[in-house]
Amino acid sequence: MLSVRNVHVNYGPIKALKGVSLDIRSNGITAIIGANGSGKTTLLHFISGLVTPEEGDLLYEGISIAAWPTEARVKHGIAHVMEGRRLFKDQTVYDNLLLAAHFRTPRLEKKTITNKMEQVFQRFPILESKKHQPAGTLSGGQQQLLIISAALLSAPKLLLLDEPSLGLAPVIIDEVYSFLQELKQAGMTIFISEQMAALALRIADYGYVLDRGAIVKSGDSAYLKALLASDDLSSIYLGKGNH
Ligand SMILES: Nc1ncnc2c1ncn2[C@@H]1O[C@H](COP(=O)(O)OP(=O)(O)OP(=O)(O)O)[C@@H](O)[C@H]1O
Repeated sequence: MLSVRNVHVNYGPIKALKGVSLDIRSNGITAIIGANGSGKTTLLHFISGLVTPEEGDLLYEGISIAAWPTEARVKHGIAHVMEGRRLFKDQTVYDNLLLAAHFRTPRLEKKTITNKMEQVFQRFPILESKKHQPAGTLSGGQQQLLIISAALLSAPKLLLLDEPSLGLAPVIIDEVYSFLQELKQAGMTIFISEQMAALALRIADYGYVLDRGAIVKSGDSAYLKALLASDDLSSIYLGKGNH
C-alpha cells in the first residue's frame, strides 16, 4: 500500500533518517521498532508530510505523494495518531470526536457522523458515560482509545500510530493493543511505532528495526521475535515490552 524509498531527513547537523526504505502491506500491521531517538517519529512525520526530506520518495498505492501537502494525504486516507495523545483537552469527549470527523471530511452528513459516534460509544461505553466531560479528565488509556477512535471516524485506509503504549499502565496497554488487533481482523492497514519491541511484535505481521536512522533488521514477526529472544537485538536497547 505504501512504500518509503531511500529517505534521508536531517535536522541541521543531525541525520535523523539515513536512507530508510520499507513497505507497508495492506490489511495487516507493520511495525517499526527502535530505541529512543532512533528516528521513528521522524519517519511517521515524513509519511504524513510533516517533515521535508533531503532525499527520498513515498509511494502510496503506486503513485508518488512525496510532494503532497499533509491535508491531501489525510484526505486520501492516511490518518496519523501522534505520540503524546494530542487531544483538545478542554473540549468534551463528544466534541473531540465531532471535531475529528469534520476536520478530516468536512462534508460528512450529520446522520453518518451520528452513526459513527454510536459505533464508538458501543465499543467503548466508558467514553459514552464520559461524553460530556472534558477529554483532559479521562485517564491516559481512555484518552488513547479516544484518539484512535477519533482517527477512525474518517474511515482511513492507513492508520499511523506513534508509540501508542507510551506512558500507559500495562493493563491499559493490553486494552489498546487488543483494540488494534480487532482493527487488524477487520482488515485495517496499520503502521505502528514502538520502543517496546515484544509488544509491537505481538500484533504485527511484519517489522523493521530502526537504529540511529537506519533499518538494521527486517522480517516477519516470528523471525524478529526469535532475534529478540536470542538477544541479537540487545545492542540497540529496545524495551522488551514483556510487561
Ligand atoms: N525538531 C528536531 N530538531 C532537532 N533534532 C531533532 C528534532 N526532532 C528529532 N530530532 C533528533 O532526531 C533524532 C530522531 O528523533 P525521533 O524523535 O525521530 O526518534 P524516535 O525514535 O521517535 O524517538 P522517541 O522514541 O524519543 O520519540 C534524534 O536524535 C532527535 O534528537
